[in-house]
Amino acid sequence: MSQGEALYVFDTLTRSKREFVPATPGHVGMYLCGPTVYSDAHIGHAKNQVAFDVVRRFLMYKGYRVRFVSNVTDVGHLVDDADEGEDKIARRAALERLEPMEVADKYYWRFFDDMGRLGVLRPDVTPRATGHIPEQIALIEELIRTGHAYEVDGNVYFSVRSFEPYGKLSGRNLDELEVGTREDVREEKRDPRDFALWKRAEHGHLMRWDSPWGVGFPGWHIECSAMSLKYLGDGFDIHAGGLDLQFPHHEAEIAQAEAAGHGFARYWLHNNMLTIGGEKMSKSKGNFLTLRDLLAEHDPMVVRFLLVSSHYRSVTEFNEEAFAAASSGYARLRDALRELERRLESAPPGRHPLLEDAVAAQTRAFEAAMNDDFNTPEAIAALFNLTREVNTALAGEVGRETLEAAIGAYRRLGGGVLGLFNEQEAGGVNPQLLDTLFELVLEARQSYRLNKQFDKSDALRKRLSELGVTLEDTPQGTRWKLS
Ligand SMILES: Nc1ncnc2c1ncn2[C@@H]1O[C@H](COP(=O)(O)OP(=O)(O)OP(=O)(O)O)[C@@H](O)[C@H]1O
Ligand SMILES: [Zn+2]
Repeated sequence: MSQGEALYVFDTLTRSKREFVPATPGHVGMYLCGPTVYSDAHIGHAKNQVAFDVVRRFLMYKGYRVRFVSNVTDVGHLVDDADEGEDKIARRAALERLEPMEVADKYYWRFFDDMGRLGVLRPDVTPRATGHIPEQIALIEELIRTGHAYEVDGNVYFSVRSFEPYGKLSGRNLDELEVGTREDVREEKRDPRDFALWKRAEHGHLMRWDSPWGVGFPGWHIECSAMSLKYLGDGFDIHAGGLDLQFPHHEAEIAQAEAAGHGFARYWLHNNMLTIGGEKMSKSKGNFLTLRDLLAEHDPMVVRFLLVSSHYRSVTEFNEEAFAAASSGYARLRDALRELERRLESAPPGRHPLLEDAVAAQTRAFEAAMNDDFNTPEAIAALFNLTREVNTALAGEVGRETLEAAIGAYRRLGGGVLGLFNEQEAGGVNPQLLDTLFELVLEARQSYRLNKQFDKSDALRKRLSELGVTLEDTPQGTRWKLS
């Protein structure tokens, strides 16, 4: 099957837009660094998840068979992101008086539930670090055997000096790299820039496994090299993650895999950050809003629309205005789609050439935007252009075939690719059910009016208006609208 027009992606490794050509025609292997599951996801995590969900969905739209692997870190991610400090999960376990694995499981499910409400597809494989200790040990052994790692007193370090390309992803030169580790560790490492592959478990450390170097636990970076290679094979196509992970995490992933003789990712995709007041939203900084809290009050599809309205490589500033703009922008598209679907119920057969031309032209514009490094703002602009044409056409009569073509475009592009219009999966109410329920309400109002019970019909209208629903009497009958 052909994948249509060429797709260009911005590859961080070469700092250029490159034509995307998968290693195996028709198939794509993609790995995304997933969450460390020690607390609820915030909207920054959602930007990351939605960005690569859209990438995955567009690849599927183009006809690729995609294997999407995204890990869950449940051990080894230490508080200061380097080789020091407590394990994030263990610290939380002590705080919540839970077993570390209870913490991991709790936030694991909550993470995927939250993302599911945003319409993010589940990974095909979700490997957990604690479930892949033997694979990580095997990779560390390969690195020791090939002279790229060394053990000191139960700790194993990667020797960055032994891997000449170290720094190629982040464009850092080894000599410029900051040397800022604690005294005792510095003495143990041959080079202060070396990073831990395996750490000795000190007394009281809850998460511990036997290894050739004694009882300990893996460093944070090694899981992603071991698990991506296991499920996607050497030289897999796409590695994705947040820009904040480029260094040291992704640099380390490349070093661990390539130094052991494995081909690693062929394209590197990084999303930029979601900010609040100009600063990266982050658990560590405490300036975050959990997705759970946000979704308790807002339509998940509006949140998703807000996230896809900016390019994945752009910063997304989260504030009231952005939210209000997303809310009205999304409503414009959704209302047009609803109206098309409503009209389809009673439309006569027939075509509307002008609208069909617009559907074709805006589909091409949408695809061209997405083929240019997943330019979602441009793709959404194409949907707005389509919506303008739809609204103009709907002022007159539009035949069934054309309505179906237009609905198909919204569903395939906005729905299938951008993941919008998915009220049901997103945890909202099925719009068809809502329509039927409203028919019942409107029938009740109609019968009040026929029986001259105007106080009751007025009270009903008032109650609806308090719920944000306005009624409109049109020549086709009474319609409802969410304000
Ligand atoms: N503000 C943000 N905007 C976009 N992506 C983000 C943001 N914060 C985290 N991410 C991405 O989410 C993914 C999972 O992050 P991870 O669980 O490692 O975060 P964390 O270190 O626990 O939290 P934080 O960075 O908030 O302190 C990573 O790919 C990361 O780049
Ligand atoms: Zn990773």
